[in-house]
Amino acid sequence: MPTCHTAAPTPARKGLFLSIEGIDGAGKSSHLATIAQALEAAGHTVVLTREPGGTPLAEKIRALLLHEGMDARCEALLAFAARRQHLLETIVPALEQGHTVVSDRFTDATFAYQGAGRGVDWVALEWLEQWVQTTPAADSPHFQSPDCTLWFDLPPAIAAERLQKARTPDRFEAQTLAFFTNVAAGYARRAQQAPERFCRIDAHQPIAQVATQVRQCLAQRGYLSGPTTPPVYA
Ligand SMILES: Nc1ncnc2c1ncn2[C@@H]1O[C@H](COP(=O)(O)OP(=O)(O)OP(=O)(O)O)[C@@H](O)[C@H]1O
Ligand SMILES: Cc1cn([C@H]2C[C@H](O)[C@@H](COP(=O)(O)O)O2)c(=O)[nH]c1=O
Repeated sequence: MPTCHTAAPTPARKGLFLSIEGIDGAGKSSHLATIAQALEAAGHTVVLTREPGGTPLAEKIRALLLHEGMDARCEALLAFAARRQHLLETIVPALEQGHTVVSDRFTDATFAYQGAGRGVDWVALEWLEQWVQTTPAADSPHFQSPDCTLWFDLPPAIAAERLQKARTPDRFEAQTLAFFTNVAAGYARRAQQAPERFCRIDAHQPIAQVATQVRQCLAQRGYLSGPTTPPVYA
């Protein structure tokens, strides 16, 4: 069974925002299409996106992050720069139209990889999170954050084994087991800080059982009963 709370009240916006997280090789990408299909079958209009990336500019930043050597704070700043553009250009407009946004990674990845992995100051990241994710709105600025995060939790040694069989590693995938142990601890810390947002998937299971947990999590949150609509007052 996944460890998942029931849905928390969502802020005043029309769409639903989901993020998918986990260390490299945890199995996120293998489930993206089925997540989108399950939501669409329940009536959601799904916008599938990813981080770093999701806009032409943010995709250019992604290429830098994945392939150019750089300082750890530079990595964190680039991740947030890409995120700002992604939010303004892709995520917020989609949410305002009532779409369901599913992002393969979001800010938890910056805390896990740059914070816990590279040692960038956690409090500095929290400040950046607030600054970057606050977007203008007609009434008052909105803090944009996922309503729910599906966290694929897998022991780093197993993830490394899976990746070894799968592909040529990028700059992050090529990191040591010790690095990924820290990244995994970073995800656990974020989950502990926001237990109502996180849904932990035990990714150390055969793929079909992982898919079942994902479905259970979406159902438990009420997302498979259709898109949530704002209440209408007479
Ligand atoms: N439950 C599973 N059991 C065994 N192998 C799996 C499982 N899920 C995924 N895999 C395999 O592990 C490899 C990594 O999976 P996948 O690409 O989905 O991970 P990922 O979390 O998206 O990685 P990355 O973040 O690096 O893109 C793939 O070869 C995939 O087929
Ligand atoms: C958002 C974000 C990502 N990363 C890292 C994590 C992964 O190693 C890559 C993205 O590759 P994927 O195959 O699409 O998972 O980028 C990061 O270090 N910091 C971030 O904020």
